[in-house]
Amino acid sequence: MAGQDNIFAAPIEKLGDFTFDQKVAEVFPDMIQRSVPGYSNIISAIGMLAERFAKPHSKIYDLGCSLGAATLSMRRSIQQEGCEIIAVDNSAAMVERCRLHIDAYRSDTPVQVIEADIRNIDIADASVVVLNFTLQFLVPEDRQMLLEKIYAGLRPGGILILSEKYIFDDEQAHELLIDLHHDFKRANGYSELEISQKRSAIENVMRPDSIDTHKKRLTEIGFSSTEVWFQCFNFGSMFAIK
Ligand SMILES: Nc1ncnc2c1ncn2[C@@H]1O[C@H](C[S@+](CC[C@H]([NH3+])C(=O)[O-])CC(=O)[O-])[C@@H](O)[C@H]1O
Ligand SMILES: O=C(O)C(=O)Cc1ccccc1
Repeated sequence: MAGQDNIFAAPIEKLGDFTFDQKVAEVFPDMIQRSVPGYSNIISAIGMLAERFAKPHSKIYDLGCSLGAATLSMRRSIQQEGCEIIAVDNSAAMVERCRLHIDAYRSDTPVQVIEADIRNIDIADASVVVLNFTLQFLVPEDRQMLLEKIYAGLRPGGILILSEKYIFDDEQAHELLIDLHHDFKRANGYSELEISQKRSAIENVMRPDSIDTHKKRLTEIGFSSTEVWFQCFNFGSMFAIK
């Protein structure tokens, strides 16, 4: 059963790097909902965008799918026939639970859940690609290459949906948006200790870019229309159309 996230509630003596292990997978819906401002809105809007952009007999990719929230939202919304959703995550615990979530509902759109590193999979004939809070976990050097592979695998007119935590060049703005995010977490029941231990645990594994860095990289790769369609504090989502 999915539970409440209290992973960082007690003091942890040797705080290691954050990983997507079984303990995290078990509480993930609660953790992401209470930690990422706008998460549910983004999940719904991914469904709306997929409904518009999914083309008949094309592939739809959900990269870093965790428990498949974006996949389920897209599968519910897609009207086109012959689409296939390919959901990929390299955490065995996430993939195992993702398959249970997907199998709990039936639909005409098939879903393949693959346990793999998104840097090693083929992407081809795609009309929609989703990176919902995943790119930020790749080492910065690998981000460009993954986005190039996505661009090459998209059909013309296809869409990439890229949600991320952001950093901001203006120091005052940056600090304020981080503080507001911490207020959001406090309002959702996280203690100061939970907030600070989680912050230390993700410090080395999650290195956000600025909105400007994202836009420049996407434009340089060749995407034509790149825009932020949602932002709440230091979290947001962009689309990039080929
Ligand atoms: N190289 C990689 N290859 C495959 N998977 C990876 C890799 N690196 C990280 N992951 C996976 O990316 C996911 C990131 S969570 C995505 C939420 C989801 N999209 C959602 O819409 O609920 C975001 C967060 O927790 O902030 C985890 O499941 C990792 O195992
Ligand atoms: O919790 C945080 O502070 C975050 O930045 C978001 C997050 C959510 C889930 C896993 C890792 C990071």
